[in-house]
Amino acid sequence: MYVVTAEEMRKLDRETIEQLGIPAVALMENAGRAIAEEIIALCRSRSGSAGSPRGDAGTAAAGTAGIGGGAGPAAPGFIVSGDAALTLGTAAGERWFILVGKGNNGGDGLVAARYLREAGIAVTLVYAVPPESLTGEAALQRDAAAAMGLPAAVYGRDRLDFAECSGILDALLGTGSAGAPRGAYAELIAAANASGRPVVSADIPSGLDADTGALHEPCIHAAVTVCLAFLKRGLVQYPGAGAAGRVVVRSIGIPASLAQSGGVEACLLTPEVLRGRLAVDVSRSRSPEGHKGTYGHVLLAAGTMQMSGAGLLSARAALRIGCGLVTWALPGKLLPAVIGAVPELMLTPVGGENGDWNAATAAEVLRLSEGRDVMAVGPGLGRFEGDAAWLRALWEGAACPLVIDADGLNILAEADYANWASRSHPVILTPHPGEMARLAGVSTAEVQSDRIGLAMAYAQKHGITLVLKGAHTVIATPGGQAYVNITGHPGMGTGGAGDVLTGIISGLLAQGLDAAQAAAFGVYLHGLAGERAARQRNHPAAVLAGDIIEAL
Ligand SMILES: NC(=O)C1=CN([C@@H]2O[C@H](COP(=O)(O)OP(=O)(O)OC[C@H]3O[C@@H](n4cnc5c(N)ncnc54)[C@H](OP(=O)(O)O)[C@@H]3O)[C@@H](O)[C@H]2O)[C@@H](O)CC1
Ligand SMILES: Nc1ncnc2c1ncn2[C@@H]1O[C@H](COP(=O)(O)OP(=O)(O)O)[C@@H](O)[C@H]1O
Ligand SMILES: [K+]
Repeated sequence: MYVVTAEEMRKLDRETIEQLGIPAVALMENAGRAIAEEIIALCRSRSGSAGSPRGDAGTAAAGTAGIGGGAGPAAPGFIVSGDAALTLGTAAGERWFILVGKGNNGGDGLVAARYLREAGIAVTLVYAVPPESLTGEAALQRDAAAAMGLPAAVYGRDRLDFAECSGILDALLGTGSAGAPRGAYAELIAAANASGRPVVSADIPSGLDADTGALHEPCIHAAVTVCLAFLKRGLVQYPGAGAAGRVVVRSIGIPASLAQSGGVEACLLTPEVLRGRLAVDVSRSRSPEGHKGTYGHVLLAAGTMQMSGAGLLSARAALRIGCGLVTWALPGKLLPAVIGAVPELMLTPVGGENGDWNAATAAEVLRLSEGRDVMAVGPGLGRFEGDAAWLRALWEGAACPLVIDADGLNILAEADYANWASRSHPVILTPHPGEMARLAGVSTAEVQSDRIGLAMAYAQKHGITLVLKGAHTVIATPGGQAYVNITGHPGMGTGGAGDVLTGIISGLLAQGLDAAQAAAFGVYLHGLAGERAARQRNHPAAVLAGDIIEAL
């Protein structure tokens, strides 16, 4: 499922209209109709009317069966199907306010209003601006609605009482909006939010930045967002994802092949994307003849006395995800404390019997990495004298993929690593937003204000695969692709959960996945395991990092 910017969406609209010859008004008709269907489904679900309604067709079929009367299955008789999705099938007394903006988003709302009216829902159009100021397709829809006799009010001119409606369609501002909603738009948004009525947003909640997910003041808080054609970036990034409610993406006739050929590079990380675009064997099949050598060997450079658990968590996660062997290179003085903690793990002390991390241990780690399939650096590592030279030696010397996390990232953030020798094997960086801020030299708030944009730019600039962690983790590749993960939950914000992810990604790399595959599939599985662990523990808050490993 593609995730687009407003600019990309405009380009796809244009190409559909100009290259395929599909008129803009047809796209708007599809959009409005899709929105109406979702509102009707919402009305139906809250009125408790079961199943899909049967229009004339249902009556005809039932009637026929009744006439047959006798024993045995009734003859099919005369069957006609109706437009079930556009039929309310209940006399629920629904009355919806349709908030109409000046642009095409408003046009979508006007189309939806026609279909709602046909379904038996009372609608009142509420124009944010004088209807005369609408232009193009939106003006055409205004005239159609007027010709159908749909009641209309103009904000600021006519009396409006939101207590009189049972729901609100927000068709004020879409991908053409810029900055905070002004004037009547702002007042209508505030009134809709305060009404206590469910709000369905057309395309995006009005007041949301479609690209970044930032919420302007005010911004609609929707129960449902009917996103048109392709997911907008702002709907998958927080806080926008929180304001959008349930997001339904509806086709309006713009072919996905246009997005593919038109260079849309961001996707939601779904099983289909994993299997298709990323070509991951999600079944994780193993050869019947496989042995521990088949599934790769991870070398982990991690841990200090204070944070020995980080190394144990990463190592155990790598083993649990299915790699053949894990060797943990750890400070000599830590060895006695962790012997036996994970019996499946091989331990190799560096820096001498009572030693600690120092610049010279890089040579030992590099020797250990010979013949290994992956090197993972950073969990619980701490900082030490000469750590920049230490990491540089590993970066320049390790002849295998390199995963860098935690203090490894903090070392990198202070180093000028763009000047280090370029590597022939991939690098995966796994920062949380604070670490990302240090890497990029910006504030954490800036990182969070456009996670997809920043991750894509950073990964391309530095030629690395980036895993920007946190709610809806973003995986960005050096080639410019991005994947937004939606597995997981806030209960995974618990010490060590990131160390587990490092182990999972490293373990997948060891089994032969490439950097993008291992990063994306690893993040996806980590989230799924977190969800399973929450179910097993009966509450997300009860999940510990170790539970995520056990739920893999
Ligand atoms: N073929 C297509 O293109 C299709 C498009 N589709 C639909 O169109 C939507 C995009 O439509 P759009 O480009 O007309 O912009 P849209 O968001 O409706 O409004 C922009 C207007 O609002 C105003 N305005 C802007 N910012 C403002 C602010 N902060 N506060 C107050 N006012 C503000 C601004 O007016 P101005 O200030 O410039 O006078 C401008 O005129 C898209 O989301 C989807 O729903 C679908 O139907 C499928 C086919
Ligand atoms: N709200 C959330 N939704 C989904 N995943 C989350 C959420 N909060 C945290 N996580 C995940 O939990 C992990 C926490 O990692 P990190 O902050 O590095 O922890 P630590 O350093 O303690 O190991 C990351 O994979 C992150 O994406
Ligand atoms: K909207």
